[in-house]
Amino acid sequence: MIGGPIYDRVALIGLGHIASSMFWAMKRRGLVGHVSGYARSDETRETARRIGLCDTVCDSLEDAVTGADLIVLAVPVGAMGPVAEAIAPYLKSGATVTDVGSVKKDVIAKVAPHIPDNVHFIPGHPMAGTEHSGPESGFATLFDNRWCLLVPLEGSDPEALEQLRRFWEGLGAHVDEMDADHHDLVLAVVSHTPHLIAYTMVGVADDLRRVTENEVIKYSATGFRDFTRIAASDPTMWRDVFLTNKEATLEILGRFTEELFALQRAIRKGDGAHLHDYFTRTRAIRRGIIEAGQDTEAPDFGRVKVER
Ligand SMILES: NC(=O)c1ccc[n+]([C@@H]2O[C@H](COP(=O)([O-])OP(=O)(O)OC[C@H]3O[C@@H](n4cnc5c(N)ncnc54)[C@H](O)[C@@H]3O)[C@@H](O)[C@H]2O)c1
Ligand SMILES: O=C(O)C(=O)C[C@]1(C(=O)O)C=C[C@@H](O)C=C1
Repeated sequence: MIGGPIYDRVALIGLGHIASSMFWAMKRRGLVGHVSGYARSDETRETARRIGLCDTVCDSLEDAVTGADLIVLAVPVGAMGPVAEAIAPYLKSGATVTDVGSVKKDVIAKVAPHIPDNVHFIPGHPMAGTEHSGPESGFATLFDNRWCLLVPLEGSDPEALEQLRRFWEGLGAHVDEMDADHHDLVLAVVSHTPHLIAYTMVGVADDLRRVTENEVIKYSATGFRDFTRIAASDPTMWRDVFLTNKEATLEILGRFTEELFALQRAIRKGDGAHLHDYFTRTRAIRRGIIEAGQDTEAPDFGRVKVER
């Protein structure tokens, strides 16, 4: 790494999908010096040692965070507060604590009170992941060309913020800043409510399995397959997301239900114009995303422009 590592010592707390992806991405670019890791269960720590995840796998939070310049909380949102409380006595003066939680307001409320005055706390959220979880599910390219949102608090140290920004850019991400309220509302629209809808749709299909026999499995290599992928996501992570981003998710779910009822009424009344107008509007949104170059993985990427 030209100019030396961005942080000398990094501690990863929780060795699951995001932490393991961060580790491999850090190592790919020689971004940091030493990486220590802590996981709650013996099984996860054993797996981490077996696959070479982290330079040192520690059996205690104290060992993992002592001397670390950057501490990354990569546990489910509901566990962030207790973990912050447990590591607080061992944090080095001048260190930065960050997190990768999918919800920001609740994490800030639960973590910030435990962070000593001589330690920086800069919340974050990489907008990348898959339906997989655990230490063996991570991969180095997860953050490439994806967004990472940083949520600095009032009075956050500009140098610590800049260092964290360079770290995420080194992991392959584009970095934006946002305040916590806005973050949680945006995420309720683009991630949390869609997950709930996918969980519901797969649940409905499962309830009807006696009617459909095994056709759900047999014919799901279509749009429904994407719902089943999302609905396979980690139950603990998503339980915590909905319990902690309650307000924004309920707001978006309310709007979603109103739209759904309007479409339901249009179907019942045979109002084809309503359906056609609605679907035309949503198709334009999808095309806008592709034209703006925001979804380079889309199978039809680049084709929309040619068609016109
Ligand atoms: N998976 C995604 O798509 C994704 C994307 C962006 C952000 N996130 C966020 O990242 C965080 C981690 O998610 P993940 O996908 O890596 O989950 P994961 O299930 O793969 O890993 C979480 C790890 O935290 C550990 N853990 C759970 N409770 C703990 C506790 N009380 N103390 C210590 N360790 C504990 C688990 O054992 C596991 O090793 C979550 O806050 C999630 O909201 C996830
Ligand atoms: O692609 C997926 O499987 C994801 O669910 C990733 C996803 C998302 O909704 O986009 C999930 C939760 C996060 O906090 C960020 C990213």
